[in-house]
Amino acid sequence: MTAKSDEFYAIADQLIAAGRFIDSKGWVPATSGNFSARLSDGTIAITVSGRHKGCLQREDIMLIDSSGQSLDGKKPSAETLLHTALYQRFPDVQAVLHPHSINATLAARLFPDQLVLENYELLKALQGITTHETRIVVPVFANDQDIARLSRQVEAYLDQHSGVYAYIIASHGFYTWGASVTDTLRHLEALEFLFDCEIRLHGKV
Ligand SMILES: CSC[C@@H](O)[C@@H](O)C(=O)COP(=O)(O)O
Ligand SMILES: [Zn+2]
Repeated sequence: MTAKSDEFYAIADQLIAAGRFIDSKGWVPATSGNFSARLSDGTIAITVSGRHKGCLQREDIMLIDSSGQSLDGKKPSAETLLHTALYQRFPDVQAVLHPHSINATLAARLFPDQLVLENYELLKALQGITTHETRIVVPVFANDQDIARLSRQVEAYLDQHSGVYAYIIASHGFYTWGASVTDTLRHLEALEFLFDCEIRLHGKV
């Protein structure tokens, strides 16, 4: 067992607040979604599996090592591997958020391979983007209950592409990441808005 540090509780409180906000938007219904943040020693604070992400308490945030093994006896998110893969790949990534919003869930019905976002002012909410005259691609992967296999697909894509801020899992949700919980929450909110724009533009709603 690893004792929880002040840093752990500070990060846990950020994830709890993020969950309250994300749930207020209806983006994590019925215990869906998972959140994590990396601590300075390389361990990761992550949501315990099966908890409602809108009413998280400190005991609903647990500690894992960089490979996803529980350090406190609790059961981490069923999708832990998708988080640890991002931390292993990107040294600057400090937080990963996964909502199940309606727009992300439906997006792949309209855009089965990828969603292209360009010429939107709100793209500037994404780290490093300074003009609306930008084009980013959000890849779409088929949903899969085998998270290791899904993670390998994501890995193969990220091996070949840079400037990726998020990916969608068809009929499931999306993953986004960033340099802090605050940055990642900004990415999440901006992407959700942009998915909504694209669905309204190209869909029948
Ligand atoms: C309640 S269905 C959603 C789950 O299957 C899963 O996709 C999810 O996002 C939450 O799983 P969890 O194990 O709580 O992190
Ligand atoms: Zn999920």
